[in-house]
Amino acid sequence: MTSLSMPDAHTIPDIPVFSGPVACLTFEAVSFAHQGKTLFGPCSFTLAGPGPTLVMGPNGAGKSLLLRLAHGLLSPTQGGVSWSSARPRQAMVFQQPVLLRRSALSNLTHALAVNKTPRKARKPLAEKALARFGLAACTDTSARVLSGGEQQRLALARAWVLEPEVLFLDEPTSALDPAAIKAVEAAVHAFQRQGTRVVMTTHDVHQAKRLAGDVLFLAGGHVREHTLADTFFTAPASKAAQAFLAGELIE
Ligand SMILES: Nc1ncnc2c1ncn2[C@@H]1O[C@H](COP(=O)(O)OP(=O)(O)OP(=O)(O)O)[C@@H](O)[C@H]1O
Repeated sequence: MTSLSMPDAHTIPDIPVFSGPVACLTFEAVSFAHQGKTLFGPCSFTLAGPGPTLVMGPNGAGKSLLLRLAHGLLSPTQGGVSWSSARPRQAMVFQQPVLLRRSALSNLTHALAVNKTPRKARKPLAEKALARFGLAACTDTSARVLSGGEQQRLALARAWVLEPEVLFLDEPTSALDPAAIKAVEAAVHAFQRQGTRVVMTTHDVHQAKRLAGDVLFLAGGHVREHTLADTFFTAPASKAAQAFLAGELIE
């Protein structure tokens, strides 16, 4: 499958810069335990800035748990997750995209049908999203035979048509080559630009530097610091983050 290029979000003229409020997320003393063992928290923080928020930390730090708790896939054992407005529209994209055994177009029209979008509007919206994500040539191709990078773009296009107010991305680029990573990062910028709150995990410090507005740094199931990206990368406050950024092996 040929690799298709995606227009850089910064050069797409029809995405207006969003200036309204972005959905604000609060964790209030949230903890999550499984079989009597606390795996996450207790943690309290608020995501109120423009983001994107990059969630970083070593393996097993609790990054995916944080995303799943925020998205409502897991319920806190204690504490509460709340939003500034009534529960906002949310989407989540995983490291391995979960796609239907259908054409690329049908993956999007199905999502729109579930979303109760009027039937007539579904195909035009889906085609527009496929074009935006550089997948127009794959419209009728089965999602299962697309390359890894194309599948990830399809997952992002599916999120895009649902116009989420919040988008969670769990290591969306860890299995992709540089061109595909660039396309995903352009998509992150595009979501950000249209006012979506983006919360994303990554192991890639360089990627976090390219994307982050703020950083949530986790270690051992706890949020060790939450700071603006510039501060985090130049003067991390916690010893754990200092060691992590220095490339030391921490748990
Ligand atoms: N459903 C579960 N049942 C039991 N333990 C779990 C479950 N989900 C996560 N864990 C444990 O919780 C801890 C945090 O997991 P999590 O997947 O959030 O880490 P992570 O920071 O995303 O790690 P990685 O960078 O390796 O993806 C790990 O020790 C993991 O084994």
